[in-house]
Amino acid sequence: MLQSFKYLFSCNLVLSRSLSGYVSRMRYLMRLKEDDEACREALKSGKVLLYHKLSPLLRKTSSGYKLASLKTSDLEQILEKVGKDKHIVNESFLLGCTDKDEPQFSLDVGDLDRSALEQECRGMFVDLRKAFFMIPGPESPLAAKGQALLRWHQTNCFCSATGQPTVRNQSGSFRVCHSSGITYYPKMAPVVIVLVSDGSRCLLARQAMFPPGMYSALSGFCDMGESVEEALHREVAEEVGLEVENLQYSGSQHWPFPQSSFMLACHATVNPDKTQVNIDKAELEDARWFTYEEITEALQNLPRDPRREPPVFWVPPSYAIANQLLQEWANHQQLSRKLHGLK
Ligand SMILES: NC(=O)c1ccc[n+]([C@@H]2O[C@H](COP(=O)([O-])OP(=O)(O)OC[C@H]3O[C@@H](n4cnc5c(N)ncnc54)[C@H](O)[C@@H]3O)[C@@H](O)[C@H]2O)c1
Ligand SMILES: [Mg+2]
Repeated sequence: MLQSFKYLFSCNLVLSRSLSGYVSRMRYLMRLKEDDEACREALKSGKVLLYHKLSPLLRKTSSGYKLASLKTSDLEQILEKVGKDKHIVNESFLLGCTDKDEPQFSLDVGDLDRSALEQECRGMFVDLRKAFFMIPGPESPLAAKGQALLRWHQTNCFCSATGQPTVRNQSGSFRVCHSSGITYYPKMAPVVIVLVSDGSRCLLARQAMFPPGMYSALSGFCDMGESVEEALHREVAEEVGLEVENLQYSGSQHWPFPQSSFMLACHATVNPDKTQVNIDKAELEDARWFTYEEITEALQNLPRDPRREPPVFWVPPSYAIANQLLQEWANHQQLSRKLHGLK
């Protein structure tokens, strides 16, 4: 009894310590967003993710590629070496804070010579879609956020009401037009994504613009005034001519493409007697039902090296929520196969 009480007590201590660490980090970030001076000060001791025309800088390590995170002081030296004023570091945007309380920022240096920078930084700038297949999963949301924030600032330099320049705050959490008084905050467009199953197979589709062989779950932007459920029913009807039922929420994620989407992911089923797809060829190049075996193989054979030929059929990387939907579906299939005595 005493033993279990001691165990519970120590668990609670660990929990309260980690909770208070999280809370103080969030409060610190909140202050940096609002207080320009504090944010400038934090940048001095922070880390910066560098982008070149929105491609993040990666470094090769003994365990594979990683997102490069440069100390502000090191970055200032690198900038001087490539002939740029070190003060452009102050144009960085606040991204977050590591669990060691180091503030993190992003900066795009697309106007500087790419190969000179790569040499000085001992890394390479990689297209973000490719980087998602190369960097460790936990680094992907940060790489995505860094790019999304940079892109939003690059495309929101003018007020849509007055045409006058907008001015950022130090952290980059908003831009303001001093002429109209309008404050602009970074935006995401809501998108539904759904993995449709007929009980034993799941439906994946590809757009002509996807890389060859890649298939993903059905997705689409929400229309103004629509609920998630309405958008989901409409998108599946429009794209493949099917009516879905049994919607089950799976999760959400920020997706940096094309201009920051907020992905809301669900599972859904169709009547196994009504699986004939009728593809909207304006939207999709192909849509097909895939078996459990095809999906598990694709999940195990994700392309890792962009220079290598991808498999004939492959699915989005582990960071993409489409991948999460496929993993969940495969796990569910595996369980029901076990229950039915199948392999
Ligand atoms: N993270 C993931 O796992 C994952 C998987 C699939 C798709 N996605 C993302 O979902 C997004 C939407 O999917 P989709 O292409 O099938 O959408 P979609 O089926 O709605 O078709 C795209 C078209 O919708 C129109 N549109 C309407 N509102 C728009 C808006 N706010 N921004 C841009 N276009 C808009 C445009 O004409 C565009 O060509 C894509 O950008 C894609 O990157 C993410
Ligand atoms: Mg679509």
